[in-house]
Amino acid sequence: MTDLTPREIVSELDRFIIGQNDAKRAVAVALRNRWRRKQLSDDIRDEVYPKNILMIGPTGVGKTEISRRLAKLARAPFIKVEATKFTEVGYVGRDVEQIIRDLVDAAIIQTREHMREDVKVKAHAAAEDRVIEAIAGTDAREATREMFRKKLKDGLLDDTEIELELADTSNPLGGMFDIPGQPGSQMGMMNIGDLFGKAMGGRTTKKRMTVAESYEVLISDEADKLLDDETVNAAALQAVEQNGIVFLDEIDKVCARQEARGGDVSREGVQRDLLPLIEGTTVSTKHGPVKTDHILFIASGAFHIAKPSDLLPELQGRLPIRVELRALTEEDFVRILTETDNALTRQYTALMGTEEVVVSFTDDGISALAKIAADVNQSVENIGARRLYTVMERVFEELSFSAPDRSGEEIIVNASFVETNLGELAKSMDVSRYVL
Ligand SMILES: Nc1ncnc2c1ncn2[C@@H]1O[C@H](COP(=O)(O)OP(=O)(O)OP(=O)(O)O)[C@@H](O)[C@H]1O
Repeated sequence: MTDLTPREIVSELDRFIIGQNDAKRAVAVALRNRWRRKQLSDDIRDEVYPKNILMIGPTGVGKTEISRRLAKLARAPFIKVEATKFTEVGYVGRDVEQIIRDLVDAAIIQTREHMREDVKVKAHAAAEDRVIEAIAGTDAREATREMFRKKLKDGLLDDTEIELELADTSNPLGGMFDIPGQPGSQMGMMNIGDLFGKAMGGRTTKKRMTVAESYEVLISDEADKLLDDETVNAAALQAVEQNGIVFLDEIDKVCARQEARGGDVSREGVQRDLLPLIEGTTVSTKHGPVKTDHILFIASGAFHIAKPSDLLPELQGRLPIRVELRALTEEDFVRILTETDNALTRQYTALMGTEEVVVSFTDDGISALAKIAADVNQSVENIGARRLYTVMERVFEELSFSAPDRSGEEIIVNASFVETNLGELAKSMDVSRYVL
């Protein structure tokens, strides 16, 4: 839970997403409303339901990214699912409650991570003791232990090899129950790991490694000891009920209008199935029942053919906040390449930096990349900012391959570099259809 104000939330989102202010404001308010709800007295708190959001906009313009970043900011359990997944052959009437079960699974992993962070200091101390024990032996005198502790802190023992006894988490069945393409959890099968977890309970395994390597391993081993499954699961269920966010993509594809004949029934069926989840119901999961009343749903779709008004009226009512996201322009691409914290230009510079190749971008290089991405989007298919990934990958293809032989070099990505590496390709629509 975060106590950031809507303005602060938007400015955090601004670090990663260019434009799309309406959508940012809507999700910021939704998050703030959760905080507001928490401040209320018990009797009124349960009456306040989240106002779910419908994001309307073409592919690749930031719908998922905004929602995912919001969840990260709020440390909220998050899951993205495609509504159409529930209409595939063989999946008609598929259990939409699985969405909540998958959300719980994601929340358990996330909660464990967060709690691990919280117990890290304790775990760190315990890990130190174990390393000293491994070096000095269990019956070492206090003075000896202190001497090693000091050496350890000074990093003098980093290369010393030790043998450690660790909890064995490997699956003794070697994945023989895995069914390709159909993870157990989705089939509602019992998790094999859980089934045999108890049997594996006390198993340990011996491993040799250096002190430096052992630290990370030991800290996570110790942290796990401090966190029992029940505590983690209870906290995760609570997080799902109070803070969970479900991102329902392609909601427009389950409207009757989308398909003239056949299919309609099952498509509308999906909407009917989804309704109770959004209205609030209790889903049973293997970790306990989950009330969905306060989970935030963000539905999204391009709505090129079907319109929001083609959704079931009840569903429309449950998605009262509508925001439109606009298609991205060449200027947006320039900003995405330069202004965001995770900009691709920064990523490629960092990656090449590991090979001692110094990459820098000039303004005309950035403009050329943005222009090509916008042109290909227009001539082939508009896939939004995703086009930047394919364009960048192609521009860097040669350098990515040869970088280890070029350490010490400086590469300036200017217009002519971009032109040399993909100018010809981008000019041919047939070719760019396949490679960009
Ligand atoms: N406005 C934006 N600013 C910065 N990056 C963006 C923006 N829009 C999209 N991106 C980047 O493009 C990629 C795809 O965006 P995203 O997943 O949000 O698409 P989407 O709108 O949810 O589309 P779809 O409905 O097809 O999933 C992401 O990696 C994201 O970082």
